[in-house]
Amino acid sequence: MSDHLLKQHRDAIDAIDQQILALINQRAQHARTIGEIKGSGVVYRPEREAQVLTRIKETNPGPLSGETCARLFREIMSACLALERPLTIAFLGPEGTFTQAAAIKHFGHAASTLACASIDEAFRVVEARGADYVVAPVENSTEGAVGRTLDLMVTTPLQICGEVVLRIHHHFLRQTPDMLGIKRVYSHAQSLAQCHEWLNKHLGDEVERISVASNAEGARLASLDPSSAAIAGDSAAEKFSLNKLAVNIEDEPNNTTRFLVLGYQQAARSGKDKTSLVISAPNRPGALHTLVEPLARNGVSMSKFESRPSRTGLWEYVFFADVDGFIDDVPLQAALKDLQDVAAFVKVLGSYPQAVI
Ligand SMILES: O=C(O)C(=O)C[C@]1(C(=O)O)C=C[C@@H](O)C=C1
Repeated sequence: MSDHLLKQHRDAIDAIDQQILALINQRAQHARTIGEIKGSGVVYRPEREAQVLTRIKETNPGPLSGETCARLFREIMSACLALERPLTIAFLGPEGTFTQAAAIKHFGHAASTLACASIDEAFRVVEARGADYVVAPVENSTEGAVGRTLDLMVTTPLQICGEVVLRIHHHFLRQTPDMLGIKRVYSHAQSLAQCHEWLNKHLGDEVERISVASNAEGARLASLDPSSAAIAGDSAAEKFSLNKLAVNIEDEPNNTTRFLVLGYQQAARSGKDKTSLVISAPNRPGALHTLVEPLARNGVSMSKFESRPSRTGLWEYVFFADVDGFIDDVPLQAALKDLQDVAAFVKVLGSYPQAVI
């Protein structure tokens, strides 16, 4: 390529960058003014963010993909929101967990993340207003529900105001760049389970599989000991400077985890919303049918139904349902009214925009 042609394109890029810079700052100025209008009210508006990202994806002319553009705008909005008021997001630590990656995917890099020792602790911090929102894993496509998050949602005063769906890629990590002399492999129990076929194929029986509190903790332990390895994701690999001896070792190629965002906030309608409920019925034959029937009769479609032993002892089981639509939709209101007549307990956990990116 001629130097002349290269320079022409670079000059064009320089000029465009200056325009982008000016426009981003104009946008930020509007966000700052919106922040002043909101005053001391909540600044984070999940429904508006979902609408912005959806519009970007739908109107993107390319050649960049819609997903890529949405991620760029995710960061622009994150920076604009931080001008209004910076947010703090509690998550199950330590640094480098998939939950932290989900928090950053949802709120962008301008939000601060606060590592907590347990999911309980992350909820508690937000309940006590020590952080603005909590991001907690709720289900994995391979391993199923995260029981602790479900249990906490029954009693928390927080509401679900968003969801994040994250593709989970596990890597086999080690201090040394080879597979020799491995005595143990550390990871979270769910990650060990999600990679068990790969582990069976590539490691002998003598290699101990040790479950620890998080993948990031496993990576930290492996970084301290040359005879250990870990299974964890990209951010933990980077944080603890480990070699990736094998990448994407999860047995299920579409391994995804869904996370919920909770805070003292009811999201407004975005146009593409979900509502989560927890319901319970007295323990008698046909009880389950009693709970599902009002939803079906009122034409409310359900995307998830999950049972969980009740921890209060009042009922045998509680059921978690995700349904399409926003809380004040007429069919959903009718279904809830009917449910209240037959269920022993109904709690609306929140209406929130469906994940966009
Ligand atoms: O529209 C708003 O309410 C804004 O504060 C602006 C903005 C944005 O940057 O577009 C920023 C933060 C909100 O969460 C939603 C959108």
